[in-house]
Amino acid sequence: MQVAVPRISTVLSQSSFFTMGLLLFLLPTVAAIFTIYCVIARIRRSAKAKSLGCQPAPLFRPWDVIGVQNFKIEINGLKTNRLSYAFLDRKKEMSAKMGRDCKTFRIYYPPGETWFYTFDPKNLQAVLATQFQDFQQPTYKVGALQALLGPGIFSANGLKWEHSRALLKPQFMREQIADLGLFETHVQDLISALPGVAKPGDWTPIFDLQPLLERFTMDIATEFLFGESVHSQKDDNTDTSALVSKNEMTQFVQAFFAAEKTTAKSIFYGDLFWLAHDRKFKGQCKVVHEFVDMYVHRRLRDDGSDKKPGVGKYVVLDAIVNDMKDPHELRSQLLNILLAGSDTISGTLGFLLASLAQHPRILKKLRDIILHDFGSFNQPKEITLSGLKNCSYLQWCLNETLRVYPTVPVNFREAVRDTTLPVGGGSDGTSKVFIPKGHFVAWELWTMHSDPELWGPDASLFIPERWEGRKFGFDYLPFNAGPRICIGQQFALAEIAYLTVRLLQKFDSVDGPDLPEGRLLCDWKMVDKVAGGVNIRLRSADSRSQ
Ligand code: HEM
Repeated sequence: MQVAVPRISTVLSQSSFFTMGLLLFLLPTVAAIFTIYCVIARIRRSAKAKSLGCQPAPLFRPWDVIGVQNFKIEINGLKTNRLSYAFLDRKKEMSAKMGRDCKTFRIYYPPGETWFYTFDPKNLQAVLATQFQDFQQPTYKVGALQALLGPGIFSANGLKWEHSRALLKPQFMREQIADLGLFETHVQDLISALPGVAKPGDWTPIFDLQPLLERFTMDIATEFLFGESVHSQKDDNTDTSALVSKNEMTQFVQAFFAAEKTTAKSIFYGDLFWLAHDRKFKGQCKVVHEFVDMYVHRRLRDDGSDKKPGVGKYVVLDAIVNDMKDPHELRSQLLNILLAGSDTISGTLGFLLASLAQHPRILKKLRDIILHDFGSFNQPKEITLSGLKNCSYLQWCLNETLRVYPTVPVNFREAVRDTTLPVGGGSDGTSKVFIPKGHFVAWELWTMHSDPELWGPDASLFIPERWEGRKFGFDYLPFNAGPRICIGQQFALAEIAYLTVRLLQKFDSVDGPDLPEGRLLCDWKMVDKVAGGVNIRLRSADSRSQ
């Protein structure tokens, strides 16, 4: 008996026909359902916005419907180190279009998202402080950060963040950061690492100070966090009691800097952040994790024996080990702080020294005050935390650096529920703006800190004297504000002020013939740095004033 077996090609062609038919039916159906869903969501949002008394914020280039051009502007800005100018130009374009100073507007981004940009202190006060519960760190940013850092204060929301914050905030109180002795060894290492440190009256060659500043801040941060510095400023490590070899330290520093760069890039990819986390990156994270784990495991092993918090120098790991024993959690907390607290300081120091090189009058005034308050390099008066804080002109120079060159220039938050911003809606910009759940509110400080309405007609110039009698408000946010304000602010300002004092005691002139005139361009990574490097030379003070 013969059984009729259909030929395989016939079966396949019948099934492809069926699949094709199914697709032809499903695709338009899904598209239609999605469109109906969007329309209903839009109607609901409009109704809710109206009931809350909101008006739409103006829209930047409405014709760029899926935001491709907007995205291109930013990529181009990144490539040319003019991203901050791109934000400033957008605000100018919107102000010209609206016929008023337009501090809040919407922008489309691919694949069709709407973001809200605001440069208005009233809105930032709401996002960061008064309506803090309505906003969180964007989920994808948290995901992008966690590969390197693990969940910790910087890279978490909700209870995890609250727990980390409660644990870490006490580590940055006045008593913990008052020991400026931590900085001095590393200042000496920095001065030794300068090229051709000259005799009194001689100049160093022109060199890029930025990489040296990065190693300086890394050495301090690791000592403060782990109890042992990686001494990245030195070619060899003379400390024979160190837990790890010089080679391991160097590998760690290189892996950390490289992984930090990839992490910054991955944040730019948005929800697709994981695409940037390639094999090389994972290898770097492994090196970093294993390195920190050595300190954590040693501390857990030695718990209760030789070292106690508060005895000898202050070490964050020693202090937090009392409240947590999980090695992964300890590692995450330490890495979160290391990331938040090393490059931010080196970037700011770079902008400060480059600005002093551009402004000899300010440099001379600052140096005279430093010599008066703190003595000379070889015969210094005691440098204390309160001495640094009370040196007004020094503080004004730091404030002005962070105003003109905020090292964390862009920030954003995701709305966790439907909410509003207090101003920016309607043609005159005075109405509330509706922010639907899941949407992003972003701000860029370079632009807000240059606003003539907030800072006067000379807002783009570096003038420390403008700080005389001026108080901090929501128009100045280099450290953010509200419950998630930077916990390392005082530590950072102390470290920057200390190094500035010691360098200006040692050198009486800072010259940057290769630096551009006017406002410096910024190289955007995780934090801003001077584009092209801090190319300066220093003149060693004569022996009487050293
Ligand atoms: C000039 C130096 C610094 C600047 C400009 C700076 C700026 C900032 C900014 C803008 C934020 C908010 C980030 C956000 O909300 O997304 C932040 C958060 C943070 N900073 Fe800093 N920072 C500096 C130095 C430091 C230092 C030295 C440390 C610690 C050693 C540190 C630790 C932190 C931590 C842990 C957070 C997260 C706080 C939280 O989310 O609760 N920062 N910093």
